Amino acid sequence: MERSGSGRGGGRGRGRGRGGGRGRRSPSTPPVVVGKEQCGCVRGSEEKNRPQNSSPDSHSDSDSVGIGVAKLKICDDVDKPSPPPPAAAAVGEGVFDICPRKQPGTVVLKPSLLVKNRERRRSSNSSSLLLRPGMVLLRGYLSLSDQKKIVERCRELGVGVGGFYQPGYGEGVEMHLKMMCLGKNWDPHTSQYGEQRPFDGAKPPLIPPEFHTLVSNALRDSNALFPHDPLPSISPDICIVNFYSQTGRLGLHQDKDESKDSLRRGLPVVSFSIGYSAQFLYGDHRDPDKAQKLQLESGDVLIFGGPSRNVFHGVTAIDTTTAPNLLQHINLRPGRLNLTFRQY
Ligand SMILES: O=C(O)CCC(=O)C(=O)O
Ligand SMILES: [Fe+2]
Repeated sequence: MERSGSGRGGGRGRGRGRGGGRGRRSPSTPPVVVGKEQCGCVRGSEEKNRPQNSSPDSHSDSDSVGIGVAKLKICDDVDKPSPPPPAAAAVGEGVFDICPRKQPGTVVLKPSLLVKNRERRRSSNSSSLLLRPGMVLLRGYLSLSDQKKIVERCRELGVGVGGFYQPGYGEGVEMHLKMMCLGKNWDPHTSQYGEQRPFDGAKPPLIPPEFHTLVSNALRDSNALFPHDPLPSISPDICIVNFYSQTGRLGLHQDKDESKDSLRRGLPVVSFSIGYSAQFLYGDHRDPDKAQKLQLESGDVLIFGGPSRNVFHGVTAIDTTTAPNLLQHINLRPGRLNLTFRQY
């Protein structure tokens, strides 16, 4: 059990793991850039988008649907009607729909030229960076169509058995995000993996085959870009899907609840970002003041393995000014979807 340690469990919810400080870029470890944008990954040290008045542990997300608080939302997909989510409701849990029904009379504004250009830039796979040995950012790697498919799949799985719920560490301390596990279940109370969720006995859905393909392609392409720092490939049996609302965040932590063998071999974690951008911190210490800062945007794939497998990382804030146009088409609620793939 790692609740007071530096693993995912200990760092994610408790005050001392909170990633809220100022990120600093160490001048001695400049990232290697491949592509057009030479300095696109680190956005300076100011934290203009972090809600300054937010107290880390004082509230949970306003649109939370707590366990046992059944609040049914049915997705209204733009192209085709989605089936209602009866399965999770049937076992008496709350349902968190990442694509809730649009309110009648909702006007969808046409994206401005600025937004269109930003998305075109992102989807043109413009730059990739070796942030540090073993840590690669594939900027804009996921196409808009892939992002849309991922959201739709997560929506579908998220409203069913084993879908999204409000995780907590016990004693009323909630994480500032909604979570769903695919493959194995990660239990924030014990920081351990298992086959079922202890609180409702649900078995997590399987990782969809198309997600496996995206992960192996990303690792292959990353190794092709940075052949001097190759990372081992993985057969992911865990995918933790987080949904951050606009006030969501995640304290600095290490992902170290996977098997000793997986950690020893430095098997990489592969992370997909979709939706609003996130202020992401990473570094060798749990201290946010010593961490480096990165803006993770919709379509980005971040990989950390090998010598960076134990890197501390976390999300200090969601940048609410960065809603991609994509969200309007698939009706993703305001916020950010993150998927991290691991091999136990
Ligand atoms: O949201 C992110 O980018 C990071 C998520 C993460 O670190 C985790 O789920 O362990
Ligand atoms: Fe993590």
